Formats: sequence, C-alpha cells, structure tokens
Amino acid sequence: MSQSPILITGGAQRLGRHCAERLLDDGHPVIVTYRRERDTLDSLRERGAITLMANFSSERGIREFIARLTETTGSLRAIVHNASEWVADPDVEAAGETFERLFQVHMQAPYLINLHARALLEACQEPQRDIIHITDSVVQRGAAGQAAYAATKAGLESLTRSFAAQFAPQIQVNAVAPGLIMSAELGAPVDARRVPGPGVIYQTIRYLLDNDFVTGTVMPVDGGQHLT
Ligand SMILES: NC(=O)C1=CN([C@@H]2O[C@H](COP(=O)(O)OP(=O)(O)OC[C@H]3O[C@@H](n4cnc5c(N)ncnc54)[C@H](OP(=O)(O)O)[C@@H]3O)[C@@H](O)[C@H]2O)C=CC1
Ligand SMILES: Nc1nc2c(c(=O)[nH]1)N=C([C@H](O)[C@@H](O)CO)CN2
Repeated sequence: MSQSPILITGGAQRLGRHCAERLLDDGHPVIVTYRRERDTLDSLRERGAITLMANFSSERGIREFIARLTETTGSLRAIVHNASEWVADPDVEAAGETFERLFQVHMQAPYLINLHARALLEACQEPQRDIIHITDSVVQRGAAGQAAYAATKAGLESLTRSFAAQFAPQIQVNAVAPGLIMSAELGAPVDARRVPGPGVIYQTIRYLLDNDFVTGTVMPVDGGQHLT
C-alpha cells in the first residue's frame, strides 16, 4: 500500500526542517510549505520532498495554498502545523496589524487547512491519521511583551481540543507545546544545557504518529518550564 504524505507547514528551516528530514529518514513521503526560496529546499527536494509555496498572512493566501495542496495530493497521513512567527508586541500604532498577522498564521491557517484537508486525511488508507499543532508552553503563563504571540498560540491550543472532538474517531488531533528548543537565529547565545535542539520535538511527533489512542492532548516539551 503506498503511503500518504505528511504535510509540515514552515518546513524550510529549523524545527520544521529537522522534522521533515527525520520523517524522510523514517520513510514517510513529505510535503513542506515555504514562503521564500532557499538552498535547504533543494536538499529536501533531492530527497523526494514536495515543496509548496504558502503565505498564511491572509485568508486569500491560505485558500491559494489549500488549492495547491489539493492539486498535489489526494490524501494525507498527517498535518503538522509548525509555521509560526515569533515577534514581540510592537508599539501601539502597529499592534493591530501584528495581532492580525499572528492570528492568520497561528489560528486562521490551521483552522481553514484542517477544515478543507479533513477529506484528504480521511482518504488516507493507512490505519491512523493525525493533526499536530505546534503551540508553545508559554500559553500556560502568558508572556509579557509577547501578548499577541502567546494569545494566538493559546487559540491554536483551543483549536486542538475542538478539532479532536469534531474529527474523532477517524483523525487524532494533538498539540506539542515546546519550551525553549532552539534560540532565535539572531538571538543571544543561550545555555546549551537548557536548549535541547529540535530532536526532542521530533521524538514527541513520532510518539503521536505511532500511538492510535491519544487525541485532544497538549504535550509540554519544555523541561518543566510550564511549572514555573
Ligand atoms: N524555536 C523554539 O525554541 C520554539 C519554537 N516553538 C514553535 O515551534 C515551531 C517551530 O519553531 P521555529 O523552527 O523556531 O520556527 P521559525 O521561527 O523558524 O518559523 C518556522 C517557519 O514558519 C514560516 N512562517 C512564518 N510566518 C508564516 C506565514 N505567514 N506564512 C507561511 N509560513 C510562515 C516560516 O517560513 P519561511 O522561512 O519560508 O518564511 C518559517 O520557516 C513554531 O510553531 C514555534 O512557534 C515554540 C517554542 C519554542
Ligand atoms: N516561530 C517561532 N516561535 C518561537 C521561537 C522562534 O524562534 N520562532 N522561539 C521561541 C523561544 O522560546 C524564544 O523564547 C527564544 O528563542 C518561542 N517561539
């Protein structure tokens, strides 16, 4: 039986790229989305990954991606909603536009893609189908100065529970809530002992993809940071 692909949004760099590479290592067909062309995409393509351009900053962009996706595949094994923008709250004049942009990528895109791609997941002939939302452990405590980011990630966490109830039993829907995993590319150096790297996120995604009795959960992968 041929395998259905796993879609990872924002898969051209960092956590998304790492997970795409590991899924390819594990023999899964992979589709990744990107906004701008770069060399890392060529290496994924050389391994057989399908790359689809997608800009989730507007509903039109999300719908254009959904059209490209449905032209590309007739089924999906899983969707990993990884695409995200991490930005501090700007000055009050720019706050509305920032909130809207983060709402689009963290909530509107997963919402519309899940609704439209439900049929692709249900067309998968494999025994299990999954949606995985990548949220953030900061949702539990809020984030001074990053209220728009934390709030829209909280919305994604809520969508996890709603879609888990709505799509059961054919499709499992779970969230992974990372703590500090990789420092921002231009960020200050951090203590390497407390920044584990993307492997811990792939381990969690692997667990969810391999377990047919887990849905509606939010799994913190943060070394206990959510307890502080
Ligand atoms: N890094 C960390 O320590 C932590 C990460 N997380 C979460 O884990 C996930 C991966 O993190 P990380 O790898 O650092 O993420 P990045 O900041 O590297 O962003 C991932 C991708 O999201 C894509 N993206 C951003 N905005 C849009 C948009 N409007 N439309 C389409 N694509 C978009 C980008 O695509 P492109 O580059 O092609 O423009 C980018 O490659 C994210 O959801 C993040 O919030 C949570 C906590 C900690
Ligand atoms: N889309 C992103 N989200 C997040 C990032 C990132 O780099 N991109 N990074 C974090 C870290 O925890 C941050 O606090 C230090 O890099 C959170 N979310």
